[in-house]
Amino acid sequence: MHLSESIPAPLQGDLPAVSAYGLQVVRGSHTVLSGVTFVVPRGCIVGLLGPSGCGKTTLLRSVVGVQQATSGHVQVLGHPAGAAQLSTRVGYVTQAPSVYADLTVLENLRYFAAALGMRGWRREDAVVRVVKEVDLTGYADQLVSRLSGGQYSRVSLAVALLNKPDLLVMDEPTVGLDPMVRRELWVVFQRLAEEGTTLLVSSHVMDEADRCDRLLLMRAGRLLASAPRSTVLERTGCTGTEEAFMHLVEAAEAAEARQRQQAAAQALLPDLAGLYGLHEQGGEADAERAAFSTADTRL
Ligand SMILES: Nc1ncnc2c1ncn2[C@@H]1O[C@H](COP(=O)(O)OP(=O)(O)OP(=O)(O)O)[C@@H](O)[C@H]1O
Repeated sequence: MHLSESIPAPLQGDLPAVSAYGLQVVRGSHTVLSGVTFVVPRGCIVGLLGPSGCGKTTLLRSVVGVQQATSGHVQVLGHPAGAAQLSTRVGYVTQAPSVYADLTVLENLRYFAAALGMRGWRREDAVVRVVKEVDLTGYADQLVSRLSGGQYSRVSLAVALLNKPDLLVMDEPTVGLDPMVRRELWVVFQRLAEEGTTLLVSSHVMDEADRCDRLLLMRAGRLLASAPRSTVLERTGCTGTEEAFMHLVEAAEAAEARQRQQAAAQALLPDLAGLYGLHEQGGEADAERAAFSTADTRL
């Protein structure tokens, strides 16, 4: 069972924030993503949820353009993922801390703003704006090493907001934070979405899905669902996202078991055909094999 809405043809001027088609990523000998297809409409919060190791980071890296796809493609705001035109339009908050603990909040922000090419009043305006956006005004002169986990996360978020990105991609931004702090961060995310930013947020905490407009539910490198949260609940007949996820996992496992059984049954046919000397190539042999198979079933 896979819940996926039909992908609408993008209207002129109404391009989705992200559209991925048939994305496959192989790292080493491991197929990390397979057949991943989805659309993220503009201005919504999309939760990418799934267990640890299912491929969330790899998917986000593909959207940001730092992970090369083996096949398929990802378009972001109308451009191929990673295109130069997107460098100021996509913000990425990685899982690993990306700010300097021995600098203050303001020093960090000024440093990253300068690295983005901002100078003078433009840089100061951006720094003041993002400090307000992440509710860190009272902590601007604090060393980052003295901040709490939630405040630390907000500094990383503030860096990603310096360019006023249209799309903000966040990799487990609330991991390791207590429920109260997580709730406060989600207030910031919701405010950003209300102001028009599209948010793609990964998490393995299912209750965070309740705060998202749309869900990408992932398991073992494949999407189980790509739809509005309400549709996921409605189509699975579940009342909560965790229950819906489990329902989809069970349906996927049942489908895989059926496929394995069919494949095992198919694999038997050539052996039986060999046994009866029915290995000739071509339509006649195939027809005979089919007849044999039918006869065998009747027995
Ligand atoms: N460089 C690599 N070479 C081979 N396999 C890799 C590489 N990097 C990651 N993987 C594998 O790809 C799979 C998906 O990793 P990924 O980090 O995308 O998962 P995740 O869902 O983000 O996990 P987590 O929630 O723990 O961060 C994992 O099984 C991981 O071991």
